[in-house]
Amino acid sequence: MTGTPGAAATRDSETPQRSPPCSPSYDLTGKVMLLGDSGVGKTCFLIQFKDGAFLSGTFIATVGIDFRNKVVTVDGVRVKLQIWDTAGQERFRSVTHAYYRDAQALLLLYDITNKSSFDNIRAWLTEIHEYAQRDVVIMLLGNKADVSSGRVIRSEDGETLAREYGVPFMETSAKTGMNVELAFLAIAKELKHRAGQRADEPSFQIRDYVESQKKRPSCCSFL
Ligand SMILES: Nc1nc2c(ncn2[C@@H]2O[C@H](COP(=O)(O)OP(=O)(O)OP(=O)(O)O)[C@@H](O)[C@H]2O)c(=O)[nH]1
Repeated sequence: MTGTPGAAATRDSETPQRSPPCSPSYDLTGKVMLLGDSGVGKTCFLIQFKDGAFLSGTFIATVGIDFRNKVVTVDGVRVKLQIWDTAGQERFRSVTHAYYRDAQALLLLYDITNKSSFDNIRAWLTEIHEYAQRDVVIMLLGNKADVSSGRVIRSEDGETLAREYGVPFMETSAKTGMNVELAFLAIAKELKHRAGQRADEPSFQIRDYVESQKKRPSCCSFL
């Protein structure tokens, strides 16, 4: 984490060259938050990314907020992502609002089998605009895309909403891992780009990148 509220992702360029034992094993850091209604799969999404595992069984709602770190390498740059898993329940909202301000990226999840979690995305975006930095990176994710029967939100509906707000979109599955790593890699690439782009590098457009890389559910992206 950058540690400075409101700061952009930072490159650790100040680290003295002559103290290798203390040099960090990453080049820049960024704070990412997982947001969305309770039960959409935020904790499972984080665990799938961090450990490559899926927690099935009894649903235990997150209380308050928790975080995990993971370093990913994009284009030879090591990006330490500090990922904050927030509680989706309404009663924890005032706690999580306090963490929005120094986040560089927000992954906003809904559950493709739960209409109200999709309908609430607009309210989440209103909160984000109220509490987060103006240039925060936002990505909309329709989770549980592995579920073939019980889908109530079409992929096209997610795409339309994302287009309206000008944010990248993909469907994901914390269960199978579909597009989980891609979501974080796209964020890491964007943060790397913002931290300092070399003059010889082509500009990076996160929406184009996501569109070119994302996998679609192997079965039914229809109702
Ligand atoms: N089929 C399927 N089930 C999932 C997926 N992701 C999460 N689940 C299930 O959905 C339930 C809720 O998952 P959580 O990750 O705890 O949800 P959450 O968004 O963290 O919930 P809060 O902590 O209350 O905000 C659990 O029973 C999970 O096993 C997924 O991609 N596919």
